[in-house]
Amino acid sequence: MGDMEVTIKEEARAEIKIWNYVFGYAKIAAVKCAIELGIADVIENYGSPMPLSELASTLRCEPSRLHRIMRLMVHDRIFKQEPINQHTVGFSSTPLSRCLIKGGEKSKTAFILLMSGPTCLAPWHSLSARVLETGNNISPFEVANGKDIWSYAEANPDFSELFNNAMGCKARLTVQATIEGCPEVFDGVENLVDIGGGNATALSLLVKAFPWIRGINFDLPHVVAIAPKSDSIENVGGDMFMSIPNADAAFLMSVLHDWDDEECIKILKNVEKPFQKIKGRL
Ligand SMILES: C[S@@+](CC[C@H](N)C(=O)[O-])C[C@H]1O[C@@H](n2cnc3c(N)ncnc32)[C@H](O)[C@@H]1O
Repeated sequence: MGDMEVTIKEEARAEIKIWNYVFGYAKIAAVKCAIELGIADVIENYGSPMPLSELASTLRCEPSRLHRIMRLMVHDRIFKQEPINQHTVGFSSTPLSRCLIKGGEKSKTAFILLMSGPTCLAPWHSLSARVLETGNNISPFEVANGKDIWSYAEANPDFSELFNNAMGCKARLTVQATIEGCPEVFDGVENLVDIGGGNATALSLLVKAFPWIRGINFDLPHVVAIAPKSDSIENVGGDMFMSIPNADAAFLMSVLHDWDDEECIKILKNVEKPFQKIKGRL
């Protein structure tokens, strides 16, 4: 291939890519719309390819508008289009659309709604200002929303619930992999504290897989106040920078990345304190 041909191909690729940037938000907007309308739930429950007319009447949507959204999602392989008869096609589920079913095993709806909602999107709008700034350590979230994320969650219960559910989506995936990949780390552990355990999704899976464990779900008071209650898990509210409940082992998932090095050292020293007495495992 000559230099000229390479340049033409690169320019064509650049042209395609730039339009993806221009309209990149449309895909996430369609997915958000699908979650809010419950499109994946309705199609999954229908059990066979669902015609547009039925989908529109079940969702009480204007069919031509719904059709435009569905076309985008079929193009993105979120839903499949399959023949029902010679004249009609219908929409079917895929593994991807099952991630958009509310409350499903593989559901990622809470995470998508969290990240595509105005509170989490706002900081991204001032990314360039953040890059230009020097000497200001206030997080972009706080600049955009007026409070750090944990205080914001405390003051906004709906955001807090969505955040905890979003973390649950991720925890279901990663904790299952931990249970399957390294069950031996839980041998002999009678009580386990999950530091920053949110709504206790991780602990619920762990105590189910290793029923000899008693769990302590430790998080900020407003978080544990609404965490589900269970016989094998105690919810304890507190501040990990002050002290952490005693246990033979501590579980810390997706927590340290939120803090700078000095703060992480403080948390880990607080984890270490009760362990010095009982030779624990982190
Ligand atoms: C990113 S989430 C991770 C949740 C959970 N570990 C998971 O991976 O799904 C961080 C958690 O740390 C909690 N957290 C923040 N500051 C805390 C503090 N000072 N003491 C205890 N928990 C705190 C938050 O409320 C939140 O539930």
